[in-house]
Amino acid sequence: MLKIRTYNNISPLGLEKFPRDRYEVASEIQHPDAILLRSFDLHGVEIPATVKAVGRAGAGVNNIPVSEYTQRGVPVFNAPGANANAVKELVLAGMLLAARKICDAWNYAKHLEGDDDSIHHQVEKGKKAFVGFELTGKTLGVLGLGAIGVKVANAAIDLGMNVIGYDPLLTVESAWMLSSKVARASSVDDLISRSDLVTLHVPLGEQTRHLINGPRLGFMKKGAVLLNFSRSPVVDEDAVRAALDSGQLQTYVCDFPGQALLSHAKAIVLPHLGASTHEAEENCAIMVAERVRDFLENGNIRHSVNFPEVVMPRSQGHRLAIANENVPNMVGQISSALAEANLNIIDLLNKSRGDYAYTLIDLNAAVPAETLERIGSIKGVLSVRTL
Ligand SMILES: NC(=O)C1=CN([C@@H]2O[C@H](COP(=O)(O)OP(=O)(O)OC[C@H]3O[C@@H](n4cnc5c(N)ncnc54)[C@H](O)[C@@H]3O)[C@@H](O)[C@H]2O)C=CC1
Ligand SMILES: O=C(O)C(=O)COP(=O)(O)O
Repeated sequence: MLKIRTYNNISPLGLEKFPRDRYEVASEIQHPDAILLRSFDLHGVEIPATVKAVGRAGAGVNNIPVSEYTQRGVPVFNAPGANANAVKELVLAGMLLAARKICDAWNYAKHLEGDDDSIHHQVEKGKKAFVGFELTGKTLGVLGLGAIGVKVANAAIDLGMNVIGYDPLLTVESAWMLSSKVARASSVDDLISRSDLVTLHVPLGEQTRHLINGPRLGFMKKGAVLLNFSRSPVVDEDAVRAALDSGQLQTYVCDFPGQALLSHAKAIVLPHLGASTHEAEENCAIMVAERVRDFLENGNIRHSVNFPEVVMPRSQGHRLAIANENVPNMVGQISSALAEANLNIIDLLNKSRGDYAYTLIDLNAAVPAETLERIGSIKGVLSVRTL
């Protein structure tokens, strides 16, 4: 039996991908083969040596100590793009909430008192406090043109907005999906200084922490709107608060509640709802469960954030899966160990990604325990499994 430990609520449609005659899936398993989670913070959590894979049913992996797991030869999988439409729709809602002052107006209407005639009178007088602006014709700056950023940019074009984007690491795949009407900004500063609304769609990492800071908020147009559906530390929240107080920013819309801005009158703070649609929860759970299962059963790696894409069709042979450091002579040493055990290689695939590599080898016979041990003890081998 293979064991999957879940953290967070994972859609049953994803969990169904693990047949119960071969898998045990639960939140209380002691020595799991794999972990499935959403936003649960795994930093500081000791995971047992039995864990061979971690699956994030979502996009961001900043809640997972990825480099620690990489050094143990444990791939971390995510579900690229599977919740992008859900986030896009909430970003569009966020732009409209800010542009039309909907939260304040709704709150005002909810607290009206008196009979209908009186309410009508109050509304016609009071509504001037909620005059907003239209999105059509305004400039939206999209920082980060990945799965979500591309969808937001294209949808904004459809709303008649001018859209500019910046992504120094834009992939060919994203470039193909992006509307040709989206203009290219030359830098973060260029983008934010030209935009009426700025929306952030970058992952949280050392390069993007406080990407939007005090000086940059100063470059923004006065009265601009900032939307953060990325992660809270991508902005310096104290600087955002100061920019709201001074009127430099009209509104800050974000998906991550925190003390600094939770109750600020000009902040619209949502409880991390970007991916909370039935569709996105199902898409993410199904995608990541399929990837984790394929890895556990066949050693194939797709959609990992720390190891290369390695997919080799199953032959009749006995499969060996090895994660190793990307240093010279790894495959040489592994094949020598196999040759000494008189094993014949039917098929082999080795790929690297940065400092790490992964190798699948199909052999004509089962690998003896001592050969496995020998391969496992080669300097630079991080993990080895027979499948
Ligand atoms: N609010 C929510 O519920 C959700 C939030 N997210 C957040 O959104 C982030 C992005 O998600 P996806 O678009 O699916 O990821 P993605 O990986 O498809 O796109 C991220 C893009 O950011 C770009 N990028 C990286 N560093 C950059 C920089 N310094 N400047 C500009 N661009 C940069 C990358 O090149 C990539 O194109 C996630 O990492 C997560 O933090 C994702 C899903 C749901
Ligand atoms: O996919 C992401 O990065 C998200 O932020 C969604 O988080 P969640 O799965 O809703 O806890």
